[in-house]
Amino acid sequence: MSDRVDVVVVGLGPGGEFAAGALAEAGLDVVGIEAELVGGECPYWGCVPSKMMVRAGDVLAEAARVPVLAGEGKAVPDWSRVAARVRSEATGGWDDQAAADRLAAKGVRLVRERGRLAGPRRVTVGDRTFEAARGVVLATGSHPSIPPIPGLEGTPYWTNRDAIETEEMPASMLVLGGGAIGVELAQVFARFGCEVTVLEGGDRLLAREEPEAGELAAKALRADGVTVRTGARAVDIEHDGTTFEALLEGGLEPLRAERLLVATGRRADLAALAVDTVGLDPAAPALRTDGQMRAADGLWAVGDLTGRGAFTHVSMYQARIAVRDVLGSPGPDADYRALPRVTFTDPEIGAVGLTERQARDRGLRVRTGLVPIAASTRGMIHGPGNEGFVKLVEDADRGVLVGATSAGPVGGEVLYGLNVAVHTETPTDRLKHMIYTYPTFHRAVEAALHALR
Ligand SMILES: Cc1cc2nc3c(=O)[nH]c(=O)nc-3n(C[C@H](O)[C@H](O)[C@H](O)COP(=O)(O)OP(=O)(O)OC[C@H]3O[C@@H](n4cnc5c(N)ncnc54)[C@H](O)[C@@H]3O)c2cc1C
Ligand SMILES: NC(=O)c1ccc[n+]([C@@H]2O[C@H](COP(=O)([O-])OP(=O)(O)OC[C@H]3O[C@@H](n4cnc5c(N)ncnc54)[C@H](O)[C@@H]3O)[C@@H](O)[C@H]2O)c1
Repeated sequence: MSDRVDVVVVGLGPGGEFAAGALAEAGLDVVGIEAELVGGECPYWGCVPSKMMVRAGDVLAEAARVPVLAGEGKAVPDWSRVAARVRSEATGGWDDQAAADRLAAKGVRLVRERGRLAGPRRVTVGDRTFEAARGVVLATGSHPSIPPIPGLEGTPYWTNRDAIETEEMPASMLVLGGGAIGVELAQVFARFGCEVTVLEGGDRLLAREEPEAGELAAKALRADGVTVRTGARAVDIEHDGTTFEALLEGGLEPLRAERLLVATGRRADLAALAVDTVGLDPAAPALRTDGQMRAADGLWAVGDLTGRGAFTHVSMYQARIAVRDVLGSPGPDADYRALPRVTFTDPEIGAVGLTERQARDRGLRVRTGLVPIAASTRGMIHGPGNEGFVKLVEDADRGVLVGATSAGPVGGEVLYGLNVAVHTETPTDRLKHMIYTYPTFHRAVEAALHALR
């Protein structure tokens, strides 16, 4: 393999895999460097298997609604079915051969090693150095951020990887962190009979979202039997060989559980990439880029390590821009005004753009409209499981939506129209005079538009 190439892509998660494939298909000589599995966190320990687990938990919850809606019915949870599906259908036994072959078919030359920068347009892998005439794309993602709680290090705590790979449903689990990973997995595990406690240091779950979203998530988790403790921090963790014990701030009753899942955020490791060799700060929390995803001359960065939202869709969106820029075609800058995200709890919590607080903090004159799903015709028809709401955040001076939340059954799908509205800045007056299908969940958007105050 020649050490002089057009482009080196370091990290082949969703962003890197897309960028490497697209650049090779455009005719460039591309080397892709991957330390673990081609595809990254999302298909093996993230989005895909976790959503397969969520789907299984949702089916159980729906079965529990049968007696109210449709007669008799009883589902008996069996985790082995879920674990088998995660192993065979989601991850292929954590084997990336199919993904590697797909990349090779596009012309990418795969190097299975850990890479790091060695100056402008140079990447070192073991004792080899690649020189990239066009440049380097960094797409090395993020890894779990483990809090410095005394006693935690050295215990067999779980991260998302262990939770996704587990073949056994633990009897009890303590979840540190009430963000997206914490709430999604807490609900799934609880629905499969695990006694779950979520310990969130902040004053609510899903802190990045509207307060109403955090309240809804807490209510939903509690309805599934999860103990939710907000404003609670562990000050010491012990493990005696079988059980974890967490001592809490304020001398509260210690918590015990068979498993401890640490879900307290993720971080990028810029020092390991030797970004200092191109004049960038290795201690920075994220690699800042311009709108064309350029981090330095001949260096592009995409995905979690850019700190613009740890989501697969962000990584792939940025990768598309970087590919275009590497190929020298002009195009618009990355635009995060309408960044969508969905927390796949039941009910699903979709959101786009700014929360009300963020909009007010930017000095906007804000109007909001909030409508509960249960009060809508479709919510009434749906019956049990109809919790949720649509909340709109309007920049009142410009008469456009700058943010929205759609929580409820299929809240993530209802989000689509709101995503378009925020992205295109369609005037709320025009949105009000649109025809909304009856009786859908998204008709709550029309009601929320009329409720804007
Ligand atoms: C449990 C869980 C559930 C999630 N659910 C969702 C969801 O539903 N929707 C969503 O949008 N997002 C979800 N995410 C987030 C999503 O997985 C990430 O945002 C996405 O994977 C980031 O993609 P990326 O391209 O930045 O790289 P990553 O997927 O992080 O992959 C980076 C790759 O780079 C490799 N690498 C790192 N350093 C080096 C190096 N020095 N040399 C060579 N290779 C290296 C790694 O081995 C890895 O394969 C979830 C995450 C988790 C943990
Ligand atoms: N559905 C999705 O799209 C999805 C699902 C899972 C993960 N993700 C992505 O992965 C990222 C990481 O997820 P995450 O849930 O680990 O992080 P997060 O940043 O979303 O949430 C972490 C939570 O842990 C809390 N915390 C931090 N230290 C703590 C401590 N010592 N004790 C108690 N609580 C503590 C924080 O206050 C925060 O609420 C998310 O930000 C998201 O972008 C997305």
